[in-house]
Amino acid sequence: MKKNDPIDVAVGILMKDNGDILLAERPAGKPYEGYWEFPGGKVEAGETIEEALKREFMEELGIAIASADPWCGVEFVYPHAHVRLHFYISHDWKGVPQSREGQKFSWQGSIHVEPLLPATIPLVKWIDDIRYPTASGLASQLNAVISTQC
Ligand SMILES: Nc1nc2c([nH]c(=O)n2[C@@H]2O[C@H](COP(=O)(O)OP(=O)(O)OP(=O)(O)O)[C@@H](O)[C@H]2O)c(=O)[nH]1
Repeated sequence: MKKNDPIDVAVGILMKDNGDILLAERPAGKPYEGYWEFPGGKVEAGETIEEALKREFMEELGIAIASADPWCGVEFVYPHAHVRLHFYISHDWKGVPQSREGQKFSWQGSIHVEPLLPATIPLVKWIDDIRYPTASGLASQLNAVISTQC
């Protein structure tokens, strides 16, 4: 892999029947510590994105994802990394989130945690269009998002 190649990241949005979704605060020691994100992590060599998603949820939260559907892809360049985020939505998992890395979690209807990771901000608006279809419609995207696919 070349230095500036994007890093693939598997990201999961757990959605309850009432529409609440799970966010996590990035733990101390990671870039953007204290920012809120959807749980997930980097895809390792030889793994599919879905395998990475399941591994990260088990490692970080003790959650077993039974099934998840691919949703949006977002590519974003941070000072520390060029990432390609693969967002999945899951309605089907086992377990209750445990803080295995000292991180905080929050189930949210309307999102009241902040700050959010910059690349994740537009996703919150897009997921509201799914959760609350009468809400404000498709949101504008950040200029810094260089490509998206939903
Ligand atoms: N999990 C997650 N990562 C995100 C989101 N949005 C976003 O920009 N990212 C970026 O994706 C990358 C994920 O890397 P990470 O460091 O959390 O992954 P990891 O758990 O494998 O970390 P590790 O290298 O310490 O094992 C970070 O650069 C992070 O800034 C999001 O909503 N969820």
